[in-house]
Amino acid sequence: MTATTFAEAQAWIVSVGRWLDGKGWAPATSGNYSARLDDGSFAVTVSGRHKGRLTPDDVMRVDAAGASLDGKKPSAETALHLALYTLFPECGAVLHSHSAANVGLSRAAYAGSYSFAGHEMLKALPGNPTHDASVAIPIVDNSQDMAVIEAAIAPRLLAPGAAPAYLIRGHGLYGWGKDMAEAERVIEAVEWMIAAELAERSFRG
Ligand SMILES: CSC[C@@H](O)[C@@H](O)C(=O)COP(=O)(O)O
Ligand SMILES: [Zn+2]
Repeated sequence: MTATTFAEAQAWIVSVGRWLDGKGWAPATSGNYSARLDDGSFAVTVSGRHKGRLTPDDVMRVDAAGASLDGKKPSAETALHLALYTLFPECGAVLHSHSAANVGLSRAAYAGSYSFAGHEMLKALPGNPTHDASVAIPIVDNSQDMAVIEAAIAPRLLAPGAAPAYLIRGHGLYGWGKDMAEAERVIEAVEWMIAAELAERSFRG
């Protein structure tokens, strides 16, 4: 875990929103981002803001139960972020992207997971030293009840060798890391492998 101050987290989150929006992975007001703070609370994006146009005021603090510490309204998906911090004490940052490609993959006819095999990009995932591997990203059904999503995904994330990412069907991708840089790398690597698999399918016809 890399603890951080609220001011540092505000700066990181504003910057990550611009980066993800620039990639086309945060359309409309989609996506949400968070970081674990050194006082045991969490920085998270305010609900409903355009993530490519965040200012530091659009990043707020919640306690470990998700209660607002500054009167602002936290992301509707705050509970999913907090579940990851609880499951993984070393987790320092969580990101959520809404790319067309990740939504398309999760809506296609894949069952409970999608496996990436043989990609050099697998080495961007923590603890993965080789392309010669197959990494399954779990897919869970969407719900407006975060407790339902959390209950479906938590046991799968605790499986040995599980990747620090999962897809919510028709919705988006969650990825996390020990700090914001690692979380960015996970999201970028998974989004890139989805795009590469799509490109491969179009070449093969
Ligand atoms: C049309 S925006 C998608 C939202 O419903 C949600 O999935 C999302 O990612 C952003 O919600 P937010 O409450 O701003 O964190
Ligand atoms: Zn979302």
